[in-house]
Amino acid sequence: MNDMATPTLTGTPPLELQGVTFTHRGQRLLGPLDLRLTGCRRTLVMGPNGAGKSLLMRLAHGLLAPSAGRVDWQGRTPRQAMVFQRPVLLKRSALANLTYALAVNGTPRPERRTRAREALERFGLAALEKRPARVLSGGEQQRLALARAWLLDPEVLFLDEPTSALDPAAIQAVEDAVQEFHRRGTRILMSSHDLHQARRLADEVLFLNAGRLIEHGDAATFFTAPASREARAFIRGELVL
Ligand SMILES: Nc1ncnc2c1ncn2[C@@H]1O[C@H](COP(=O)(O)OP(=O)(O)OP(=O)(O)O)[C@@H](O)[C@H]1O
Repeated sequence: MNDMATPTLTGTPPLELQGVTFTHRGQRLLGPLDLRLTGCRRTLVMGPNGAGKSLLMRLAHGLLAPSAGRVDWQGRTPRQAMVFQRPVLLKRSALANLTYALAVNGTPRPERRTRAREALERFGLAALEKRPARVLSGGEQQRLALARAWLLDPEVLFLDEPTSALDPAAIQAVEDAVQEFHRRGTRILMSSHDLHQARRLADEVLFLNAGRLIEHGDAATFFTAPASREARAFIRGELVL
């Protein structure tokens, strides 16, 4: 399942959610939820459509504010990046998308092109550097989003269903990239519908259903002996109601 040892030493601060809920127009969509993530593990967020996976990721990353409860990085807020199902790219060339991200994060101008080109090379995009980012294929756009995240050297990387619109070769490229981030010591929090993908990547699983965190545990245990009826049904591929 996981052929790579998980690095255990990390300076990345723990992420703690305490009593987090997200309510919209009087309807509670998520929580209350308590959660603590440490180390630089690969945590897969799983659950059926509408379970609250995206909400959880957005709350943890700070894109949404909880309606109640606290999202707390204990110690300091780490460098973070997020990769979405549909990459958000500027109407510029692939290279310019990366040099822009470096400019925003304060990289001195003389270094930007060199570093951006290294990242394009790493993600197999070197030949496409002049191409407008928005005409790249879905898989290429996702690799560009990953290259941009790579340049920001995140301590925590959020990926929200990054492969759900991709073909198998592009999925493989994204999974390889996730593993590279992991080897670099980045904590990964990634949502996915795909059980096979979760088996390939996960150290631990968060299983959500109807806005509730039903299970949080080691991937091996989750896949072989899930504790809840909902997770058992999900793993068997049944409809979870
Ligand atoms: N910003 C928002 N405002 C209001 N409702 C929202 C918001 N974001 C999500 N929702 C609703 O909250 C519920 C959970 O949504 P979420 O996108 O987190 O589910 P998900 O588990 O990621 O689902 P999927 O697998 O379909 O992507 C859904 O019913 C959705 O319509």
